[in-house]
Amino acid sequence: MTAQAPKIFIDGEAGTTGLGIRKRLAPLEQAGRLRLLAIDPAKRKEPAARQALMAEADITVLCLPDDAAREAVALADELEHTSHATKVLDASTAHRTQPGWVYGFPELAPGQEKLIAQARRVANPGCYATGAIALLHPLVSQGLVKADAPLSINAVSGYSGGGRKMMESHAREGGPAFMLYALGKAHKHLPEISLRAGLAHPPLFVPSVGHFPQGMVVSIPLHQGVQLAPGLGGAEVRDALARFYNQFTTHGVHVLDQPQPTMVAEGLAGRDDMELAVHSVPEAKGVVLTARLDNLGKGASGAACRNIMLMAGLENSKMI
Ligand SMILES: NC(=O)C1=CN([C@@H]2O[C@H](COP(=O)(O)OP(=O)(O)OC[C@H]3O[C@@H](n4cnc5c(N)ncnc54)[C@H](OP(=O)(O)O)[C@@H]3O)[C@@H](O)[C@H]2O)C=CC1
Ligand SMILES: CC(=O)N[C@@H](CCC(=O)OP(=O)(O)O)C(=O)O
Repeated sequence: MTAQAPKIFIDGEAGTTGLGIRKRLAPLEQAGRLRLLAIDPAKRKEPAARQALMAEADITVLCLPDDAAREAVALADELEHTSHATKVLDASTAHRTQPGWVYGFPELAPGQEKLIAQARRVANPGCYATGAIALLHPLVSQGLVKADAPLSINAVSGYSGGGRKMMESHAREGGPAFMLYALGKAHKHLPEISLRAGLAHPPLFVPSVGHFPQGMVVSIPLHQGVQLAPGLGGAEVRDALARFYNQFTTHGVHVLDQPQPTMVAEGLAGRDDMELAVHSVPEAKGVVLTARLDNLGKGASGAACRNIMLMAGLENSKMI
């Protein structure tokens, strides 16, 4: 890393996630704390032009579809061990379970921030995975949920989750009010959720998209004696989550004391933090866990900016 303001190149800067990162970093650029390198729009898909900017950058941020992200990493890898080497933060799904990559979820464990700060290759978490892992990982690692328990995860996302194309189609044609998708398919988030939450088997995952731009709720039902040990109720589960996240001094995960029985999916739109809640259902001898976030905030660009700050060695500047 150079002594001057770190230089950041966002490959895919014109897309939904790239624009969100640029917007968040703009005040820091104005303050002279970092420099954003921009590509000639006419060359934004040309490998040579992209690699030339990577060679100038301290950190390259990939906001691309998976295949383009793999191609970009190959371009960055060619620069490794030269004076033009660049750190890489990838917002796509391509490297989230890949050995050699650090998982860019600072609240995964004490020490994760340091790993992110020191890494040359960091994978930014997926939006649904962020909610699911934030709920499950602390409970599995503390033994409240068994790693081999059968799990179902329901989730709804705003349509910006589908990137520029889905946003344009909702803006143009209206789009459905609510739609389940990827039914009967192995969704791309499953390997990431299983690995990072410490699950022995992939969960059943039921994603959906609603006719609202930004926001997300991930919900997971747990039954006593099935996923939860017999006798464990909402209070114990909530305390276990709170205990886990209290380990972190600066973090973007809040465990609610008294959650409301209703939850609007867009409630945290525009924010870069996440709310976790545990809803007791004694009549059914179970609990429902919920994670609420902005799919473009803590689920993408907000999380990416936190990782950029760590990777650039800049102090966390109230982005989360
Ligand atoms: N939207 C979300 O909620 C989240 C997205 N992500 C991830 O972030 C990544 C980007 O997603 P998102 O921003 O939503 O997608 P968008 O479709 O909005 O943006 C992708 C951008 O990449 C550009 N692009 C495509 N191929 C290339 C290439 N070969 N070289 C350079 N640029 C290219 C696209 O240009 P063009 O449109 O002209 O093809 C577009 O500007 C994805 O991998 C996604 O999984 C992560 C978390 C949440
Ligand atoms: C509504 C919608 O289509 N959502 C996308 C997920 C958003 C995304 O790009 O996935 P990551 O968060 O893993 O990057 C999907 O299910 O494929």
